[in-house]
Amino acid sequence: MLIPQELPYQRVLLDSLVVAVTFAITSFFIRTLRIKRAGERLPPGPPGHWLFGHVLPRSHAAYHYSELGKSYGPVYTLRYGSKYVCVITGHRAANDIMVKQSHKLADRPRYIVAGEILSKGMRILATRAGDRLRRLRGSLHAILQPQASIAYVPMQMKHAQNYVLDILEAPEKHLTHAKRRINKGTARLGDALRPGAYLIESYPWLRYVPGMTSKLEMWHQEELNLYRGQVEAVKQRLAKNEVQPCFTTYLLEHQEESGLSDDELAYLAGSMFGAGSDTTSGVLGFFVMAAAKYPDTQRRVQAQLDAVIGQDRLPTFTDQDRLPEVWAYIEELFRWRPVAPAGISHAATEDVFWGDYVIPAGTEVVGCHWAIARDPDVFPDGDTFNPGRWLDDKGQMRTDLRFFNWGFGRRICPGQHLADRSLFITIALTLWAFDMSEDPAHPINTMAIKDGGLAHSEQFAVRFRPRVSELREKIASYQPEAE
Ligand code: HEM
Repeated sequence: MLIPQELPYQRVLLDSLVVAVTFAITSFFIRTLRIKRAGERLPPGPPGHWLFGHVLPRSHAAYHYSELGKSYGPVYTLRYGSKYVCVITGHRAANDIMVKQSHKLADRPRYIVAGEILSKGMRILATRAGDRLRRLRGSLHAILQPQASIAYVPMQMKHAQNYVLDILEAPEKHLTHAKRRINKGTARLGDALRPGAYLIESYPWLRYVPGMTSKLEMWHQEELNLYRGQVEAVKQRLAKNEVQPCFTTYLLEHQEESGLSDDELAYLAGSMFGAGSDTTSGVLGFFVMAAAKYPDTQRRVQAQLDAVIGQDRLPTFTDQDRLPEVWAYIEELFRWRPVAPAGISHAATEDVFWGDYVIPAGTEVVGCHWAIARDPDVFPDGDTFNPGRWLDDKGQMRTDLRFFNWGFGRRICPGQHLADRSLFITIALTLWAFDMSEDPAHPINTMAIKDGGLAHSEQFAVRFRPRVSELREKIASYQPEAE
């Protein structure tokens, strides 16, 4: 009988090394080939490094995407490591791809940082298409659909009144008044959602390197504790009958039928604050900026407010159909300074076709709002704030013009009705209450926009002059009622 000779230790080591190197070289070539082949059918983009692809812009990705659109057309492709990202900068292309083929683009890309580590899969914005997304969106729909939004009328009116009163008290803090609270989590999330923001997204094995994700894990725990604490506080007040109906009370009362776990519910309720407040407060900052910088546009809305409402009573939600100038102002704010300038990525679940090109299933696709809002074929003179572009010759809102402020298809913003109403009442009331003007000693730089997933202006000075007699008394004494 033959007894196998025991291999010397060095031999085993050498053989293992050869196997490992061969494996690494083969996977490297297969990967490079795969990257190359997938890229062949995609719309072309700027040249990048043969292995690492493109470099993430240091700041303001939206401007960078827009500039590239001028050279590479309305749809082009970037690559971060082995991940392709198709960027849409043209209005028509956005409609052809994101709207007409939206059923193929309901997914989000795999977000290792934003989705798996920071949110443990519970944040709706980063949730992949599937059952959990259906449950989360279903719960939100019940609370945020247009009919349900009416329940928030008294609260929204009260907030709008407080905004005006706060400005009367401390006009220099107008940006702070618009912000109900600062959400660290939203800023971290916005950062992590940028294509190519974290190396882990392109090289997932990096997450297993010790210490690589410890800060991210800590951020998640911090956020989860905050959200759990908020739900606990609502539960306690609910038990004592001390709480008004809100998102959280609805979710708690319907938890069994929605099938949400305690932490999913806490995340859904908690992240709604960020989704809602950080977005609308950004718009209000740009609203004040536009009003001061473009006084003629301000006067035009005020003329309609005076004609429809006069100065003896406050504008309310019941006036909304008679104030198209206010709606046009809001629509132009969305276009002029989009809330999510670089857009939020979707992922293709099937091949998407655009002209002779194919965007293969699995590719990340992002509509850059900043660029689409400046497509000269649809929005000529796009850098100018001009609400009149949204009105027809009868002064009514045009039905043939559209901007994709709320995003696209099956991932469209579920909070749009609530946000629209909040902005309507706050903007109508503020334009009714004040003349806003630029301080010649401190000119406003309209391009002073903070870098981040959601647009916010840098600090700027504005003069507020009450245009209604006894403004404080009128605002403070009004008692909002449900519609
Ligand atoms: C001016 C205000 C707002 C703007 C401009 C805005 C815009 C957006 C955009 C562009 C998206 C991404 C859509 C896409 O992927 O195509 C989005 C998603 C979302 N928004 Fe808003 N939003 C606003 C306010 C709100 C409010 C008030 C809420 C809730 C209270 C909300 C909740 C959400 C949620 C949950 C998502 C994720 C949807 C999903 O991934 O399926 N948003 N929003």
